[in-house]
Amino acid sequence: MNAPIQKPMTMADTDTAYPLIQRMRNPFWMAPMSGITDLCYRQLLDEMDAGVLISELVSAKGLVFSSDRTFKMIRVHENPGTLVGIQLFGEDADDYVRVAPSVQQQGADFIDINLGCPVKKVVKKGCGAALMRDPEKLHAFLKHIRSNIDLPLTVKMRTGWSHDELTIHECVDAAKHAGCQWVAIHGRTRVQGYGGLADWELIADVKRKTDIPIIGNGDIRSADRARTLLEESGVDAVMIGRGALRDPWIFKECLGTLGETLSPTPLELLERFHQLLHPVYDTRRTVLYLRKLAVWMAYGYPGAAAFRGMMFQLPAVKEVLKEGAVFFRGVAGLPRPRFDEAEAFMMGGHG
Ligand SMILES: Cc1cc2nc3c(=O)[nH]c(=O)nc-3n(C[C@H](O)[C@H](O)[C@H](O)COP(=O)(O)O)c2cc1C
Repeated sequence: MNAPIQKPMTMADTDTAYPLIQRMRNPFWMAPMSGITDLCYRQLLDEMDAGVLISELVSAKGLVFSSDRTFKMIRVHENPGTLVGIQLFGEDADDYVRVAPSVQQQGADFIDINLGCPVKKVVKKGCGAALMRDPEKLHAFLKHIRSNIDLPLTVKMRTGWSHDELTIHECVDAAKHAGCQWVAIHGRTRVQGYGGLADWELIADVKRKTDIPIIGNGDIRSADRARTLLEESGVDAVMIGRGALRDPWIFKECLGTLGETLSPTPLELLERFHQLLHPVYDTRRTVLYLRKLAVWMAYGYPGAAAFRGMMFQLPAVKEVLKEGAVFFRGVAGLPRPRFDEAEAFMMGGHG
């Protein structure tokens, strides 16, 4: 890659070169999650003060072929309180260029490219984490997209293909010189999948060696850990995925705005989620998404396993809300469940 020789950047240069990050609401972001961070969940998390919101991964090819289902995935809710990005994946740079105007028309603030997906079906086509194996090719790929779209471009990647192929420094450089606005790093390799722990030392090292904004991600399960990692690693923001599913209050707690009791309550959150889902999905999907949220929020409370078993038998919204009310009223006085970062929970995903 022909990186231009540069003089060291001052703080003012950095602000001019990376204006998008200046517009984040706060540095505690929701991570993109397929099947989860859809239009409705993003709005819910917007109301829970997540710093930046990113869609689940969406196929650029699917958008080119105008699949109705894929198009629905790029909708943006009205009057978002912060930046909303649409995450795309695909091996053909021209597909991104073709679909960028549609993404922009929906009201997205940026396009994020998934360079972290470890799933076989995705990497086999040369997308996701496979793009990290050749930083020069990655640079050309990103540069082509960057030069041909109007929306700001960001990327989310892993630390490399494997421990023997830790290409993160080169890939961050490629993203920087291609004109990306930030790089989010899930601190694991593709080969690692979701095993072991995210390497925050490496994320901190990347941050020290570059001036492009770096977002750290991996294994954050508590507000304390989020704040500590933000400070100690020096990253510009942290991204929380699985931890926020069981604890949607984590963003407010990170910001110091959560009081002694959970506000909104789990039941209020469930009801609000229903309000958001109802106009968007059919009953089957609405019930599915509601049950998932109920079960995540119940995790760690006594009786959660039985509640989960029961929830997945319930066919109707009314019953899900009614049983949710019974469960969450029953545990309302109990201490909030806490989780540690090594605990296995949802050990698979697209990034
Ligand atoms: C169910 C699931 C779906 C995911 N889908 C995506 C996705 O669509 N795009 C992406 O970049 N990362 C995806 N990821 C990865 C997360 O964004 C995040 O990088 C990873 O879960 C590590 O962060 P965490 O420990 O805070 O969950 C997914 C993860 C899970 C568990």
